[in-house]
Amino acid sequence: MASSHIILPKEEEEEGAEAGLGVAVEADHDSPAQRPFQEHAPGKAALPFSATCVRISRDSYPNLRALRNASALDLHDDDAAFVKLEEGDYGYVLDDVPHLTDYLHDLPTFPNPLQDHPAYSTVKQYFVNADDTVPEKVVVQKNSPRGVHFRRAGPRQRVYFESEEVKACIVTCGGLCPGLNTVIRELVCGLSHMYNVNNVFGIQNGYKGFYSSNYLPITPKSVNDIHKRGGTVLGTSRGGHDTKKIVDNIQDRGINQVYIIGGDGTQKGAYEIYKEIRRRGLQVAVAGIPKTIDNDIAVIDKSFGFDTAVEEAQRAINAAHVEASSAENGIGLVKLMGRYSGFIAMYATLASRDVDCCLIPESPFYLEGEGGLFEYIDRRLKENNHMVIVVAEGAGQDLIAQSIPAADQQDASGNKLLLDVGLWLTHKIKDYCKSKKMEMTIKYIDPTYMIRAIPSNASDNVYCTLLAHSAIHGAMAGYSFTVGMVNGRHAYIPFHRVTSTRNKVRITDRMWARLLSSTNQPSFLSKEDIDAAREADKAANNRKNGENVKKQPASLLANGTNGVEAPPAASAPPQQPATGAAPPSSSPDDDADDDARTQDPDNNAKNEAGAAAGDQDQQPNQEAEAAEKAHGAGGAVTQAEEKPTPGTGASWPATPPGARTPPQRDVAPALRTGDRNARAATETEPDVEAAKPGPGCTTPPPPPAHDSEASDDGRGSPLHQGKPGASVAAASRSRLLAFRSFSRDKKANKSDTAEHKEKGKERRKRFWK
Ligand SMILES: Nc1ncnc2c1ncn2[C@@H]1O[C@H](COP(=O)(O)OP(=O)(O)OP(=O)(O)O)[C@@H](O)[C@H]1O
Ligand SMILES: O=P(O)(O)OC[C@H]1O[C@](O)(CO)[C@@H](O)[C@@H]1O
Repeated sequence: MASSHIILPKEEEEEGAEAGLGVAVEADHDSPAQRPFQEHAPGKAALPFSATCVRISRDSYPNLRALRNASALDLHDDDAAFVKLEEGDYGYVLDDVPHLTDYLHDLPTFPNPLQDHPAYSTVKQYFVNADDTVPEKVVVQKNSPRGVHFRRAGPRQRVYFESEEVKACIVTCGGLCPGLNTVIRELVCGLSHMYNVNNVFGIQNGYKGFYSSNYLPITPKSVNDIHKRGGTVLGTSRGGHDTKKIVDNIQDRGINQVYIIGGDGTQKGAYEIYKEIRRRGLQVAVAGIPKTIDNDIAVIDKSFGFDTAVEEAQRAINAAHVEASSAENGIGLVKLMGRYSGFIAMYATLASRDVDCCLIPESPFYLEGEGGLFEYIDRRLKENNHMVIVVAEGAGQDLIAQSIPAADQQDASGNKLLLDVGLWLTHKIKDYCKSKKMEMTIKYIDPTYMIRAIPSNASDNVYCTLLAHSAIHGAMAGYSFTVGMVNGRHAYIPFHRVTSTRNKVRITDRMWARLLSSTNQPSFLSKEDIDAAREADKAANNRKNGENVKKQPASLLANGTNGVEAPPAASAPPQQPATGAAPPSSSPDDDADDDARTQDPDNNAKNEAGAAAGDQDQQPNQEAEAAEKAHGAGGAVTQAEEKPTPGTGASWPATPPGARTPPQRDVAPALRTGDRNARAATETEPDVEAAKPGPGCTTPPPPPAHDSEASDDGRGSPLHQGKPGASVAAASRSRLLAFRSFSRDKKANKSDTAEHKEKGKERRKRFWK
């Protein structure tokens, strides 16, 4: 059943109300429990879907009108299906992608605290609730001791603060990031132009500016041009967060809206301020606008400035490529930002196509031996005469620490200071080539601060504007929150949600698999990883099988399909690339034990935001989330994983004899290049039909184990040699699968203990409440 729809109104319905309007959003994402058209047109038959319905006036969309007319007049059934146009009681419906709720029927919804706010009337779900409003919101309090006038906020109350009573301030903290000035500008202009608020102050140089500097009055005029400049006109700093002093100053100066722009540290600080404000019962709204060039803030799809950073990184990569390709055995090495998360490096690599190897903190690597970086460099130089390496600043820190003993140093905020991986790697590569008597040239480029200091690009400018406006509307309505785009929708998120975890590249997800297949670099998994994975896999499968036998209803066991036993992992063959999508679980509780992410409120938060689950492919977070949801490790699964786990609510119908069998995907490119990642990526494209296992879903014989061919230094199998050939690809795949199920098993082991389960339950209860 489809659910994103465009409704073309019937002739008679179009006149009047719709006249002059291009597109009127009738209702946004919703759950099955809240069907907009049922509400709006009681008595009429309900639309047969949970819908995003957009009413479109005739004149604005002539092409759709043409479709509709064509359909109404003379389309045959087949053609009508092709254009996906249906006529219904409420007009013409253009069907497109299925909605998340078509798979997950039990998605809960939450009351919408701002449902009558004109800017947000289309959004149905929020993270924040009444607790996150400024206190006394519903109390009539005239002539209060502080001289502030409050009105009762009834159910239709849209704005909490009166324009003239608002005294807002803005602060920027942490490192620089493209877009800071745009957010400042849009906060000032938005407050003034949308709400006629003209009492706005800038706090200078971060948190400490609350108590150590004058507050600067800012006006739309004074910030008019600042978005064209990099950095922050207010100044920023690390350290200096003193909650008590900050709130004392907020209180003394009569500030009642605080806009705080900064990364995860800053948002933690904002949460402390918010808690103190609540403790003191102040009528002050605190709005966080998350900022980090590293894109490592949890829950949100993407942080502002990230796109700009990826784009600017291209210039450095390009330069590295030009230098490398103009020399004999030339190597270009580019260091990009990313303290704990390699998003910039990963996306810059994927965008560039000139990069041969990308190293990020989430994927440990090693230098020597089979499958190591040096071996890969040798090979690439032989093949191509030059290569480009991109390294995120947080990559390989453990390796550097082994060779350069350095005392742990921290910045003023307590963040660990990193050792320069770029410089270290440059020397290591030089030494290696020297020892091999190999002529080479290496050029190391560190564009990190150049990237951070530029103004935001067009798309980030728009994003900054939306974030700023979102923050203004929420604060004016009296809420305290962090703003952010979640699953493509602007959301208000409680502070603790974005600060309790950090967003990281998932190396078992499709995006990393895509990168590996794009660069063709080794995965740097060691033999120990694989051995451990095998052992864990064996244990996991034995345990699972035992449990399954206990839990399987007799009917399932009897039919021999869903109840099929999985062989232990050591001999477990990688399954044919039959699936890319797991069956949806019926309840969050059920999911949780299988998937650590669903146990984590931060990750659940995305679902809570209510999601158009469709095509979020480009979003770093979305990708990981979707893949993780679709299947723990992105789709290529072992038989053990493919079997529905009893008790999870996931039940796949057994395919009747003669029914469609899963299509065999084209794995030829992978086999040709010996690149397991190409296969993994190909196989992970979801195919709901193919996801249903049945009699047609058979298991090929297992590929031979390659451990015996492991090298002396323990660096694993022939996979590391990267030789083309089917056996290499098969072994690669086997290894990847083993590693994935190893990761999953680690999660499973975690969730095995009664205590952990209990904790999970508690957390879920709190979360769903
Ligand atoms: N746990 C915390 N509680 C209160 N304040 C904090 C906390 N962590 C950091 N801060 C404050 O937040 C500010 C910014 O923190 P930090 O330097 O870590 O940058 P950030 O916000 O994480 O941004 P970036 O992504 O650039 O590192 C500092 O003034 C710091 O004192
Ligand atoms: O040198 P600074 O200003 O402390 O900032 C460096 C850090 O800031 C960031 O740009 C953002 O956190 C990191 O990538 C980097 O490690």
